[in-house]
Amino acid sequence: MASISGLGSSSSTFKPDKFTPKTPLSSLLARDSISIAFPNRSKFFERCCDRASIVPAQLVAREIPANLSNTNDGLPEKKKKGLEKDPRELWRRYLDWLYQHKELGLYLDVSRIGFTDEFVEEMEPKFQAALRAMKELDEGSIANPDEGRMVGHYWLRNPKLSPNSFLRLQIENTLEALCKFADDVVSGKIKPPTSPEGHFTQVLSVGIGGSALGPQFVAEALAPDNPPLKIRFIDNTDPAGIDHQIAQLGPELASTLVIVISKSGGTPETRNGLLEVQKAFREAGLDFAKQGVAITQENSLLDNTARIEGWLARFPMFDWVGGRTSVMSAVGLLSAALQGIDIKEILAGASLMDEANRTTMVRDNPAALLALSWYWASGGVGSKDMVVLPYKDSLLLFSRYLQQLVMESLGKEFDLDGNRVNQGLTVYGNKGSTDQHAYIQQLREGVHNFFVTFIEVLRDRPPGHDWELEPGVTCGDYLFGMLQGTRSALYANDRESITVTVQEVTSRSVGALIALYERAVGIYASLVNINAYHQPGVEAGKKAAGEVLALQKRVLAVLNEASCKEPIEPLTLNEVADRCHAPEDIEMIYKIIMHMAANDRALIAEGSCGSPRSIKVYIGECKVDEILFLLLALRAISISGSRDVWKDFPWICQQVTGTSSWAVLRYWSLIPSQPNVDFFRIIMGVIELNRRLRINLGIPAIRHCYALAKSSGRLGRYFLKAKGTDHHLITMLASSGKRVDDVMVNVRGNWEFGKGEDRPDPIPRRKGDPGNRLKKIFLSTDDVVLEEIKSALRYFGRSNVQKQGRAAHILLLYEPTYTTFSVADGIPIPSGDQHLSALLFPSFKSLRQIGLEDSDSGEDTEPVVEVIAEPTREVAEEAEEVDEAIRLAFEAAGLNQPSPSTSVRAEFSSGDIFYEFGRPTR
Ligand SMILES: O=P(O)(O)OC[C@H]1O[C@](O)(CO)[C@@H](O)[C@@H]1O
Repeated sequence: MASISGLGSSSSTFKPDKFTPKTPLSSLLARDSISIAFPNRSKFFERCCDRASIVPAQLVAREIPANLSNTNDGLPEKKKKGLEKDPRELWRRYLDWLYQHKELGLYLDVSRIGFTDEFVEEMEPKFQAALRAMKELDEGSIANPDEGRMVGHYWLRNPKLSPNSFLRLQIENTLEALCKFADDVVSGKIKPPTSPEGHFTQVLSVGIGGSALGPQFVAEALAPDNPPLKIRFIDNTDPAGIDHQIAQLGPELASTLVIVISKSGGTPETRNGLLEVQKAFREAGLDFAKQGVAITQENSLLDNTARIEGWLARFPMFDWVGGRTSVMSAVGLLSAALQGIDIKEILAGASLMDEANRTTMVRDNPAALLALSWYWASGGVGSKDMVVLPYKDSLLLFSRYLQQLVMESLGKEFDLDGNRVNQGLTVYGNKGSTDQHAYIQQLREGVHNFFVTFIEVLRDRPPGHDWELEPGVTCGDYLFGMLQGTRSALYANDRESITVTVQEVTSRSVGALIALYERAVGIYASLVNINAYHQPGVEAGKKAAGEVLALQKRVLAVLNEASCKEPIEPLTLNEVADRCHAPEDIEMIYKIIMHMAANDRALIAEGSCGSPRSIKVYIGECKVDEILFLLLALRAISISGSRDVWKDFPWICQQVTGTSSWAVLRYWSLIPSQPNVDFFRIIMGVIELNRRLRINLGIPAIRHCYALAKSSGRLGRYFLKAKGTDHHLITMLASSGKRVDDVMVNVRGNWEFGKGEDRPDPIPRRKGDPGNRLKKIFLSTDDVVLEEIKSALRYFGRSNVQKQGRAAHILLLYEPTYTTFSVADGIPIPSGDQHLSALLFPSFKSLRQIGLEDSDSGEDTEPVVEVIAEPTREVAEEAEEVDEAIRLAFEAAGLNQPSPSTSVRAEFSSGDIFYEFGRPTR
């Protein structure tokens, strides 16, 4: 057994080279000095096999349910033989197929996968094609055709392989910059802002999927017991989970570096995590920007936010690195470096493994061997699941990491030729030996729908720390015994397995493991002819989630309207569904209502939850004043553009929306250029849309129709008065020195004209309806909609208010929703998922269903007022700043059109706006 003991070291006395596949095993055995007497069946084998399991594999196969049996696994019947059980032959097979990477000290044993020589031979051409495809990918081909992208995660660990020097420099410079940043943080050169003497002590990493799993795995596997900075993760939009992480940080929030990771920069869960963390910072009186780090694609929403808000640092994610293979970019490396993990060793391990995976001899190529095993075990159609069992606590998250890497890459509906193939490979697992007390029972004896991957770590403890807890046996020996025992016992019962063995869990071996599986996934994807680098299915789920939220807004609008009647009109679920024009969505509406009712959302559901038909719902709180307040706040922003107001604005919106986020109509980006009637037209249009369509676009809880009218006096005054209260507001329209028409907001519904001394005389009676201009019937394709948005944007920046109004109205049709903004230095920054189409399509269904008729010719319609103001120098300077903010907001939204300009902005002060309310106090 001398050769076996040598397995534990990289300078192994075991010489697998001798057993290369090129040499016939029989002749090797004949001349090799190893001479071990094999009984026909080893004692150990006997022990593992109960009587039932000794039956030939063919018989076992008959017991497998038809849909899981080998006859369904995509392999022709002739290729199947039972698993080798003769110990001598098995040993030969082991030696024959064992792969060793000497420098890495990594072994791959696929002998317990039952592929035959004929199978390997038949697969050879496919493998050669797959390996060629991988070579082309390495050289910069568009390996992700759907997205027209290169796939370059392999260049990250060997930048010299990048297809051009620009990419090489990008990689090298980023690595250098992140190393320097991490060094400066760890050494205390970069300090937490509130503690000039102190150090950052914690990292809070916000991200999801590939923007979380890699950093999590690396931290769990490699972080020292006392890292320079400890790490926590927010990887979901679960409020309780987020609260828990923030609570655990406690006062250490002040010394927490928050790393926000999102390749796209617009993933909702990550956006929510960021907003929640920013709120915690505000509440603690901390300045988030000074502790925030963004890792994202250049010019993404997150990138622009971080840039404009002046976050502490920003690192790029590259277009050609996918989320699930991004762990060796700044995504995984920055947090690793901050924890004191040797990131250069991770890269070195991966690079060495990549090199091995480039060989065109399948037997010598570990990734190809894995792909071969997967193909055989799952029939090339995913008929068996991959159970990953690392026998080492620190590798616990490897199975979770692989789950995304493998399933998001291989789980595809169509192949590259457009055939429906529904490919995939299911991955699950936890860790051994813990799982022996959970699900190994089923693996051994139950449904045979899996193969296992054991991850074995030879070194139990650092040298000099081990001890024998019973004579001749250490704790680690037990772990070893459990692994080997399980492997044998499963095999004896015809359960196939792969074993990957590493010496120790080190940066190098972790890098190698990741690289091994990344490449195996790529090769396997080529074998089954699918694109491993896109994820169209996930997008569908995201879109569906957006539709649920859009439906929730409509439900709220309907309930709000009914609940503001006197007396309140509680609605049954059927009534809510009918009024939402969504009878087919009644179950979803029920769930929405139950969720809101359970969360103190002012929504009261009477009846029994278990009996949905009995439920009647209403909203217990009206928000009339808030709407009014919002209108005024928005107007204040639009016409003053003053820094003070920017600062107040989030606060105001927070009050208005009743949510913790800062909300404002997206049209805000138009508003500074439309300080007058058109601004109100926008607001009115939104309200009108809500009223007509019974949806809730933009301003939560709107339930009244406001109409816009104008008077012809010299001074314009706005009158708004809530029925049953004495409040009424008067604001002034700026006098431009030229012609200023009186403008008035005429309020219908529960509102009436203000009466009293301040009322201008005469109050116009004619009412314009901003909704009249909404005459588009929605068309059916996304492209058409986006074209319309573009054409609307062409009207921006025109000094002719009417044209701006036209733009506003076109946009109203397509993007009638609000977004979140944060404010830095008086500049509002969009901080949500702002992509036009993402915002648009949740509402699309309902708008299209209903359509909007042309009511342009309505007699009541007033022509738009034209206000041309000559800006003072001060205003002009301010206007430039605001213009820049708007331009950036547009850029962030991915709109390359000219942004609106402030050139026609009139002067106005926020003091005027809050004439009656007084300034809000925080
Ligand atoms: O890094 P992002 O763009 O926030 O995406 C996070 C994750 O979401 C996905 O796109 C799937 O939804 C993953 O591929 C990705 O890892």
